[in-house]
Amino acid sequence: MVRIHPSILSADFVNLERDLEKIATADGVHVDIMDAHFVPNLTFGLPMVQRIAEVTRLPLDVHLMIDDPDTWAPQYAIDGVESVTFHAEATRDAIALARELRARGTRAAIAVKPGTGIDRVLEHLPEFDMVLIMTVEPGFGGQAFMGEMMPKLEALRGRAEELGIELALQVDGGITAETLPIAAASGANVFVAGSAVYGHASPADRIAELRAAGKGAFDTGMIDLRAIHRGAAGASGDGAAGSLER
Ligand SMILES: O=C(CO)[C@H](O)[C@H](O)COP(=O)(O)O
Ligand SMILES: [Fe+2]
Repeated sequence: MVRIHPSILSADFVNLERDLEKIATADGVHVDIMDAHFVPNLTFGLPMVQRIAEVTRLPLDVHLMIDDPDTWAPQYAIDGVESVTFHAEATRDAIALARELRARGTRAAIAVKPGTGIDRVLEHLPEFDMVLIMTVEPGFGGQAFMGEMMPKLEALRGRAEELGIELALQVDGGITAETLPIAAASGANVFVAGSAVYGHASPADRIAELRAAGKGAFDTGMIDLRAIHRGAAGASGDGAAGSLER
C-alpha cells in the first residue's frame, strides 16, 4: 500500500490547524523536529506535537532531526503518534532506542542522511518498523530529489523480503508526482512531500495525484520499473555502501 505523508514543514505555522485540515485525505502527518544543532534549522518541540495530535485525526509520523535522540525521542511516544524516527548519525544506541520506543507503544524508525551507509541497519532490520532514506540533506524543504539513494531502498526492500518481515520504507525530500514512482519502483511505500503538497493551490488534489503516481508504479510492476530506472539512471550500488558512522 502507498502512504502519502505531507510534511507540515511547508505549512503556515501560524495557521497550522487550517493547514492540517487541508491534508485530511492523507495517510499521516509528517512532523519535522529540528534543533538547530543536528541540522541548521529550528522548528518546534513536544508541546506542538501534543497540540497537533489533538487537532488532527491522522496518525503522526515524527521525524526527529535532533542531537541526543536517546534522551529525547521516547518523550514523543504519545497518543496519536504512530512512529518516531531518529537519525542513525545522532543516536548512541539505535537498537536500545528502538526497543524503548516499541515498549512505549509506538513504531520505531531509523533515518539515514544521504552520506550514511545502511550496513548496520540491514544487519539489525527486524529491530525497526520503518527505515527513512533521506533523499535530500536534512534541514530544509524544497530541495531536489537525490535519485542516487535508490540502491539503499532496493537493498533494504530485498533484505526485508528475504527475512519475510513487514517493513515500511519511507523517502523524504524532493518527492513529486515525477520522483515518487522512481522511489516506489525501488521499494519505498511511505512518501513524505512538503513543498509539493503545500505549494499546490489544492493540497487535496496534489495528494490524490501523488497517490495515483504511486499506485501506477505498483500496477506497472516494481521489477519492470526498477529495470527502467537502472537503465535510465545507471544506478550503481554505491549509495548502499558504508557503515552507520558519520
Ligand atoms: O525532513 C525534511 C527536511 O529535512 C522534510 O520532511 C522534507 O524536506 C520535506 O520537504 P520537501 O518535500 O519540500 O522536500
Ligand atoms: Fe522530514
